[in-house]
Amino acid sequence: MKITSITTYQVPPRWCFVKVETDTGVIGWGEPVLEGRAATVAAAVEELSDYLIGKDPRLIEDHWTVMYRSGFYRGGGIHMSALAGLDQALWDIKGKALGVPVHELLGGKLRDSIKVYSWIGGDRPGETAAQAKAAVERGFTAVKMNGPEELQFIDTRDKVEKVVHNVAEIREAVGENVGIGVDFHGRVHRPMARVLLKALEPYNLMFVEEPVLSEHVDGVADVLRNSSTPIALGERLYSRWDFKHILESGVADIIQPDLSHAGGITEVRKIAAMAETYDVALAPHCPLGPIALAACLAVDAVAYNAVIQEQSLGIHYNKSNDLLDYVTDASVFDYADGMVKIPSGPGLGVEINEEYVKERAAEGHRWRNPVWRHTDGSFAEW
Ligand SMILES: O=C(O)[C@@H](O)[C@H](O)[C@H](O)CO
Ligand SMILES: [Mg+2]
Repeated sequence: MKITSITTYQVPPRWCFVKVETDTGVIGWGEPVLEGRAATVAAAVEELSDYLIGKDPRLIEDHWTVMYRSGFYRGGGIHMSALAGLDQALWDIKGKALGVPVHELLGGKLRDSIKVYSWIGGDRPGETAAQAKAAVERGFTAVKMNGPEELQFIDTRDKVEKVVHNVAEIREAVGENVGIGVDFHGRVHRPMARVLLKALEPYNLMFVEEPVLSEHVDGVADVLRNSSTPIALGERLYSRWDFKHILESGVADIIQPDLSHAGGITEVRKIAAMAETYDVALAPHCPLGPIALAACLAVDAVAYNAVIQEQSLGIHYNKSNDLLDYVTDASVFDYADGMVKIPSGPGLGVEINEEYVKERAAEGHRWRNPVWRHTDGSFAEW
């Protein structure tokens, strides 16, 4: 079996798919993307293709190792996202060629389904309590929202009160048993992270995400460890080596590697195993498309510590396209009672609607992160 061609498709809303073809007719799909850098990742996929074309797609561990190590310069979001998408496609090919789901190849599933959460409120909190209620009515048992808007190193109490008020309203609307995740989105610096974590403690959050940027967690390690609120982070970490320090530091209760940013199934499975040895849970990050979600579910299926799955149904940036638009059979993601079933089809289990992918790729996208500013005119983290 040989890889004959590798093609990328940049599709709305802000995604990139890769199709890997073989001489046997078996095709694999992956999702190599870093939001806002889709074209750059596609270029990295093209560079890596020079090595992969002509190779046997089934030798995934060897290809991963060569693609990771042979470049001399390694790691980082662009390289690891390109590698991630290709890795997903290779697993998809192997599963399809053998007629079994990827989780079967990873040792067999240890769960049938996993809890999912719904995004509420978009990036700027508004009527989030009503949205939380609506999500619960649709069957979700957990929701996630963005926390504070732009927040300076030292900021005023009204900003804190606004977040607390918002969370209090949501808790009131959904009751004690619905999980509420609050994503600080790297917008918060050390002094205000302390203040906010303390102020939010009474609301028994499911987790606070990226309380500060991962590179700064050392500065608040004592606060994070002493807060009763679980701490989730990792969407901007790209490899085992990036996660190593976080796990050793003991600040994370839940890690959130992204199957499309952190080297794919091969790497995230290993990251999950590292986390298990620290008694740290896994909640793969996935505001992305159907292939990325399927890759997440393949790892969730076999990772004992997987606790909840992000998914992009209803996510606000996806106005121009939806998770299910690109698959031929939308029932592949079987949602019920706030859970999604682990897909059982061969490979990643999703059938991609290639004609539709081509149609939308012809249109493409130029999705970029918004640029926010503080009232003094300086840049504010989005
Ligand atoms: O947890 C999430 O899904 C968000 O932090 C997104 O990853 C971020 O807005 C970049 O797309
Ligand atoms: Mg996040």
